[in-house]
Amino acid sequence: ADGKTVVNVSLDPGLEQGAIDAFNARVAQFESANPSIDLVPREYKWDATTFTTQLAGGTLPDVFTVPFTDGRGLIERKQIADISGQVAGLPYAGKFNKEIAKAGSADDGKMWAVPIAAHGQALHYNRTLFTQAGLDPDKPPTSWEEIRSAAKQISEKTGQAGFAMMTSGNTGGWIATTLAYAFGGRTEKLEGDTAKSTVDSPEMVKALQAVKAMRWDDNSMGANFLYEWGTINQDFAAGRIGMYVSGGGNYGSLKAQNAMKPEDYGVAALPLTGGANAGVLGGGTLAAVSAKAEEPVKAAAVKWIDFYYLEKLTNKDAAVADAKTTADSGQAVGSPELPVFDKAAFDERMTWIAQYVNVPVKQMTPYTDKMFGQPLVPEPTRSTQQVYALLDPVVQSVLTDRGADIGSLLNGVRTQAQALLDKK
Ligand SMILES: OC[C@H]1O[C@H](O[C@H]2O[C@H](CO)[C@@H](O)[C@H](O)[C@H]2O)[C@H](O)[C@@H](O)[C@@H]1O
Repeated sequence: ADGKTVVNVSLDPGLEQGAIDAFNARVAQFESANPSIDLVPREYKWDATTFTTQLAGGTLPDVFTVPFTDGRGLIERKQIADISGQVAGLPYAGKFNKEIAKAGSADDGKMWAVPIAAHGQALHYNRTLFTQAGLDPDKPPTSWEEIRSAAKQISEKTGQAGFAMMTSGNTGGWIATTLAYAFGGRTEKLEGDTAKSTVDSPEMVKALQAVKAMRWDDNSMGANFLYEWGTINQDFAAGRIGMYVSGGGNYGSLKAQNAMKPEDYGVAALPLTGGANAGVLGGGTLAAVSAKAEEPVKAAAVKWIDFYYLEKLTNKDAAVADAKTTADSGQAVGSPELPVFDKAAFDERMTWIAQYVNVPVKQMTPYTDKMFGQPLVPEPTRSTQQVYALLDPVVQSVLTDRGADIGSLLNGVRTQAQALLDKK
């Protein structure tokens, strides 16, 4: 268009008008600072069930996001553009948290996909349902026994699901893995170059037994057993779910996509049990550029990644511009994400944007008071999403079949998971 470099950029689907306005305002600010670039927003959200087809069909936007789990594979197979040259020129290129940087880097350390967000898993809860059930919303559960009893009380007193769980599009595996970590287990054991699947660990069994007890002994998990990330957010924001597990920074999406009422919202640290090995599963998001992108598009795409996702984390003027635009559109500023750089940069940014923070900060303290003290453990590294996919039907069986034999289901998954791990 008019000799401009056209770049398709990702816009989350199903946004509230305020969130669309905030995005469009940032696009206009970018285009005014970069008159030779024309940004074209395209609705896109990474989804395990559609991503592979979009990638193979070449239908992804020029700039798109993927979870940390997908970065290394996409780089190894050269299915995303090598933007490492442009990324190396960014002022903060060498400052990423080393562990987080690995998710988007090739074996030689060159960064092809840029970490833009990180999270630890957390327990989201509906304060209004807690109150209606006679529970104290300022004292959310701190153990799995308390989650179970709160879930039972919520479902008995309010008729809503006390505790709900994602089960489809790999999210069942993601959350099952989160619970296994919280119970002290892991789903893979790395030994040098080889990996052993431990999806059937005693801790995974215990975690799924806890879920089974809520479902079948207490009937406290509602009636929808086919949730994924977007639909569980939707039902939670609509007041149909008392508690669920997902990334700690979710409030921003809940507000932008599901018009979450701030007064309903609470988030707490995920209870850990099972001793020293228990951990909080951590993950995050990478921004990548289509392998089809020509050099000028690649250069413009990295400028957008810098402007929209990252500059605001390290540069005061950019942080303020982003926070002001977002807050002016009625969208969330200050959701508890984890740093992609270091804690000092994170804390400094919070001071820059303090006047724009509009999330219910006090209601988040059961999580924020603990989020830097909990042991954060990265997601499994080998065939991660494929193993999650294998676990989905196990979680679904636990929730739909009273007689589901957790041990034997997991044993079957271990054999298939091991075959995947052996391929690498
Ligand atoms: O589909 C399961 C996958 O989802 C994760 O990402 C999603 O949750 C994040 C935390 O709430 C959120 O920030 C992101 O936008 C969502 O797409 C996760 O990172 C994946 O590894 C996981 O398998």
